[in-house]
Amino acid sequence: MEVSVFGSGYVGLVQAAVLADVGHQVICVDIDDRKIVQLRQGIPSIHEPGLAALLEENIKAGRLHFTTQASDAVAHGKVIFIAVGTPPNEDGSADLQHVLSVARQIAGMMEQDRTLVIKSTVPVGTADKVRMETRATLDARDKTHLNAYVVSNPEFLKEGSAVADCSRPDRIIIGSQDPIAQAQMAELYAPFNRNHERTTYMDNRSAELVKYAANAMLATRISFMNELASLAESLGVDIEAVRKGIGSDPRIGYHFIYPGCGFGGSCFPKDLKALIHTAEENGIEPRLLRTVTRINDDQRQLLLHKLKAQFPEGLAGKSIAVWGLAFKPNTDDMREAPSRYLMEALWAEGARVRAFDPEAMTECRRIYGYRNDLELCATRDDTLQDADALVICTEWKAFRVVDFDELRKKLRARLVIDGRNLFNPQQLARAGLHYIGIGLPYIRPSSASVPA
Ligand SMILES: NC(=O)C1=CN([C@@H]2O[C@H](COP(=O)(O)OP(=O)(O)OC[C@H]3O[C@@H](n4cnc5c(N)ncnc54)[C@H](O)[C@@H]3O)[C@@H](O)[C@H]2O)C=CC1
Ligand SMILES: O=C(O)[C@H]1O[C@H](OP(=O)(O)OP(=O)(O)OC[C@H]2O[C@@H](n3ccc(=O)[nH]c3=O)[C@H](O)[C@@H]2O)[C@H](O)[C@@H](O)[C@@H]1O
Repeated sequence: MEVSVFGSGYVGLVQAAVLADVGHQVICVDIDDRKIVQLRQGIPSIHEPGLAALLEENIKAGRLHFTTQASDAVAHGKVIFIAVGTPPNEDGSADLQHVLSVARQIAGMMEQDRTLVIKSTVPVGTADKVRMETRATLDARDKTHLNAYVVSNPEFLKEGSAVADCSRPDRIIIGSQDPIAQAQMAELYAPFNRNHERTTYMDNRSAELVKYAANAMLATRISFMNELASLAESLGVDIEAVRKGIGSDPRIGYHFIYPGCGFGGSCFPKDLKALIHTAEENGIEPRLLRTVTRINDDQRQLLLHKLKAQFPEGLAGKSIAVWGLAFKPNTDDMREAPSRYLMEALWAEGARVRAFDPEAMTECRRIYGYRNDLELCATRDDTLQDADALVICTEWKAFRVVDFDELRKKLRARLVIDGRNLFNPQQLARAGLHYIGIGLPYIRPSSASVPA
């Protein structure tokens, strides 16, 4: 099928590549010329495992094209995805200007019926707005005979496993009550439904709410565990044992119950804000959602508080090693990353940061530029040079195997603060390190391994 995708970010680019890979003819359009020039050469604009190979293969096979010309995309795609950003407005509501402007652009150019598929995360009622705006634009062009069908098809991929998630979706939500659009979507997604039917059809508004409900539920689980971690810590209980204990109940499951230094990324914080705004607008007091957000706001300050508690003299002049800058492993995305809250707070306290991340160094430089209190180190272990303490913000695999004796020798305060509970507290205590996790019992370092 001929498909076009507006927006070649995390969602649009991965969706375009995955659809091309199953045999569709895809044109991806973006307003960012630099991105398009790079993508035409098969160079991904983001770090996602498996994406480079998928781009190369499908560009070579002639199934995947990139352009800045919206008119080419509108002429090509019978089905046109809208996968542009929906960032928060000041009041927390989702900014729909990019979605609506793409919809108007399509209606302003189309010469045949088109199906507009909203992939972006948008509040309930957006499909109705898109339908009204496209109809008005078509009517103003005297194209009253043309139809712009509007489908709500939210995306559930996770960054860091976007290609895998998009290639093998656990569900496909189609919000549309139009039989023509439904049939097109069934044909488009048929290759993803070979083993069993993954598609659920519903109305647009329900599909729009499914997306926010899913993200809010996942965020709630994390805030619940973070609150419980604080309680466990004050009781001297190990939250990791509690996590395993509850996760084994299939009604609870192991996913999304990892306590940590707060959830980040471009979506959970933004989507919670938007859902809170929708609730308020409709006279519903979003008590739970507000609490989920408040717990997360506090959680993002926790690493700093734990660090300050260990240095009663203050953090001014201290050198802190930071492992992990991306908001989660396997991505270079630092939007709302816990590392940013930590580093900015450390700088405000007069501390210096020596940081390393396997993928997000360029992104970190882009955000913070060159500054005296930030050293981006070539390797994980270089960060430890002249450092007082180590703080871990992201659970990259490359951080899991560590020579604890080396850590003790290098870190002046022999202190490791772990925002992801990567290690066994007993092992670090035996190695003579002060190890402070999230909801883990503190075990005094064994005196045998601590130099006099
Ligand atoms: N990042 C993620 O993991 C997920 C994001 N989403 C949702 O998908 C949407 C897009 O998110 P991302 O891909 O992360 O955003 P992004 O910021 O990475 O990409 C958006 C792209 O749209 C382009 N764009 C803006 N206006 C345009 C226009 N008029 N024509 C063509 N291109 C245009 C931008 O240049 C940019 O490349 C958001 O609503 C987000 O909430 C949904 C699921 C997962
Ligand atoms: O709407 C979106 O954009 C996407 O948002 C999330 O995906 P993403 O933000 O890419 O990554 P997650 O794996 O969900 O992690 C989000 C944050 O939660 C944190 N997290 C996750 C899981 C957990 O148990 N504990 C925890 O603290 C992660 O460290 C990270 O900071 C959802 O998982 C996706 O289904 C959704 O499509």
